[in-house]
Amino acid sequence: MAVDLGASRTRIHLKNHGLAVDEPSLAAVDTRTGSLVAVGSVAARMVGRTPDHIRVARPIASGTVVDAELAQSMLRHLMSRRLAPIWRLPSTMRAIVGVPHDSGPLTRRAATLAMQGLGIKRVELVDVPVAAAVGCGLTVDVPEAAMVVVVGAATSQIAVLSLGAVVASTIVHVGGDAIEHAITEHLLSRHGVILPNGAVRDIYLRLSGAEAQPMAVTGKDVGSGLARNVAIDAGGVRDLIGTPLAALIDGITGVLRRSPPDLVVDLADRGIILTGGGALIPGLDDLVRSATGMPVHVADDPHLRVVMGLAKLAEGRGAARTPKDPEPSRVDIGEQPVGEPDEFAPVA
Ligand SMILES: Nc1ncnc2c1ncn2[C@@H]1O[C@H](COP(=O)(O)OP(=O)(O)OP(=O)(O)O)[C@@H](O)[C@H]1O
Repeated sequence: MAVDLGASRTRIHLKNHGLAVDEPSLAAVDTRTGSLVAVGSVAARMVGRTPDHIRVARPIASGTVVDAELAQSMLRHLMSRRLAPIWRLPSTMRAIVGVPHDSGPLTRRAATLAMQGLGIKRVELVDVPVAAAVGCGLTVDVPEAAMVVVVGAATSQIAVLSLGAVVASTIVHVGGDAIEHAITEHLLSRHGVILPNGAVRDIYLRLSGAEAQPMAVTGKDVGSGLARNVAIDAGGVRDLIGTPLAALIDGITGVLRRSPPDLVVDLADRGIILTGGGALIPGLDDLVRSATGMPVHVADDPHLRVVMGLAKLAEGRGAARTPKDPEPSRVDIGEQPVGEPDEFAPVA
């Protein structure tokens, strides 16, 4: 089992089954009873539409499990919803989970415990940039540079790799969410309109092509409280996202500055790969190209590269080493007993 626990989405790939789960990392909880009401896409539809006693929470932030109990319940329900026929995991099931490159022992333990809660005995942790590079088909276990920028929802992980390990890296707290926030703020301050949840994603999807026409978006007028249309165009969106993306560009140039000259010369030829859902932010590849002067490639289906890389590693089709671990990064939970998954009530 390969698991990408993202702030925005949770993705699980099962050997012989393919991508089994690709759902928002959300759990709706009834605050009066503490019970889980919904998870994943069902919980996402509730955002902004809940009564006071229902809270939609994100148990994962910046690739880190921040609420282990809720994360376990969410994973259990996502798995049961999508995998009912094979839910009783074999006791030999192994999970390989992506964690941020700089993660400390608490983050690593939390990811491990979330898997243990599903009844999985053996959990291996792999740095997200390494998984992304493997998922992009890069040959990472050779003495040549590869550079990946994994643009997630809350964070972006930037790394130069060689010999299967991270040589220089950083994490910046800018991702797709910061871009959505910039657009939302602009529409509020300039046009006095509050957008409904999810509307920003539609805006940049529809404005991403070079030929994109201006579009009308519908939000709530803060003055009248009524629905109102405002027009927005691609040029306006590109101008708005320049500021939050500056931190990402600084992160990329900083990592290049700290990389050895031989690797930087390799990269001038091999280029930089953008992955993660945020790699699709309109104009991001051009910005990186002009800031670095290097070739920049956006991976195909960039949001899936990490989980697909983890899946390849799980099947032994890649190498994942960190400078700290001469062996592939691994946390083995050892001899703790593996129980059957708990029984649970179905959710919405
Ligand atoms: N077509 C698109 N255009 C622009 N941005 C997109 C597009 N599709 C997804 N995104 C952005 O990608 C982000 C989600 O990417 P991804 O699924 O890789 O994140 P994640 O792994 O859940 O997050 P994190 O790495 O921060 O834990 C969202 O913020 C979303 O706005």
